[in-house]
Amino acid sequence: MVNLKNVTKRFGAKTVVDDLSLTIARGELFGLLGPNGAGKTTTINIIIGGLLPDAGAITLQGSGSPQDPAIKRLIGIVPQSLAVYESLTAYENLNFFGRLYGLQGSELTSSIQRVFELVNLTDRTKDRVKTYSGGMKRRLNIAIALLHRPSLLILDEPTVGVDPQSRNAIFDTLRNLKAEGCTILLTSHYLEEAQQLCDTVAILDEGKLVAQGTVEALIALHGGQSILTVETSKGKSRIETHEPVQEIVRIHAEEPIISLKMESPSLEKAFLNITGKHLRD
Ligand SMILES: Nc1ncnc2c1ncn2[C@@H]1O[C@H](COP(=O)(O)OP(=O)(O)OP(=O)(O)O)[C@@H](O)[C@H]1O
Repeated sequence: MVNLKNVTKRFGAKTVVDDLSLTIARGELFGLLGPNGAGKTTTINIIIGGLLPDAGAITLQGSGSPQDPAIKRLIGIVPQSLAVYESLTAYENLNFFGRLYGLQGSELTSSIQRVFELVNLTDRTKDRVKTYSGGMKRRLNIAIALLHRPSLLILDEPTVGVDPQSRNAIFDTLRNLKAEGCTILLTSHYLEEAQQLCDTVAILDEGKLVAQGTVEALIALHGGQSILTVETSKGKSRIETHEPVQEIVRIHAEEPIISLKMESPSLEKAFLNITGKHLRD
């Protein structure tokens, strides 16, 4: 669906995307991950044709160019900053943006109904957007991007500043869209969220691709061992193991366990092991 080959982008003397190659398969939920300033938004802007790379090539849908209007129509974009009219109701917002997409009549009405259901806002359609929480505004922004039924949805940091309830609603929306066959690309610096949601991830650091693969494979390769903190009558001990269940059974057979904490291998640990850095807000 999306193919980047040796893409480089510089701003002045600074190389912001550095020889980046990646492939996003049709129907995949793909996470482009990395700390602030890693080059995620710049990469998205290149994919949607808003920026031209200094080197390399991007193709969409086989051999399509991001500059081609027919290709652009396949893409829905949810930018990092909200683009909704606060003084209008949610319905009026969708009605306005739907017309911009060229929808009208029953097609527009059914699209509006469909996207309200997808983002789970059907009970608040008549409320002015200024009465919405930040998370609800973000969901409305997603609804707008879905009006024209894109086959590729791109979301830039969709859960930043979002309350947990809206975050879960956004996750449900993305899972439902994926089940319908939509390809989804999202950026995030929340590795825990990406671990829950994504099939495949690419990790960027200072514009360079430092790892790419399925979440399971990256965790298995780089996520480290499980860490057990076990308390028995003999005291507390910290154990690193690839076989936590067997280890717990073994300890318990020797000495009853009073308390137990287990830290599983994670994408966060994989990032730390690959880059030597913690990824924090
Ligand atoms: N138009 C521009 N001109 C100059 N520098 C830019 C421009 N756009 C981005 N940058 C710089 O490029 C680097 C990468 O920015 P980018 O927004 O792509 O990163 P990001 O990974 O999306 O970060 P964030 O999570 O903060 O949005 C940053 O150092 C940023 O300051």
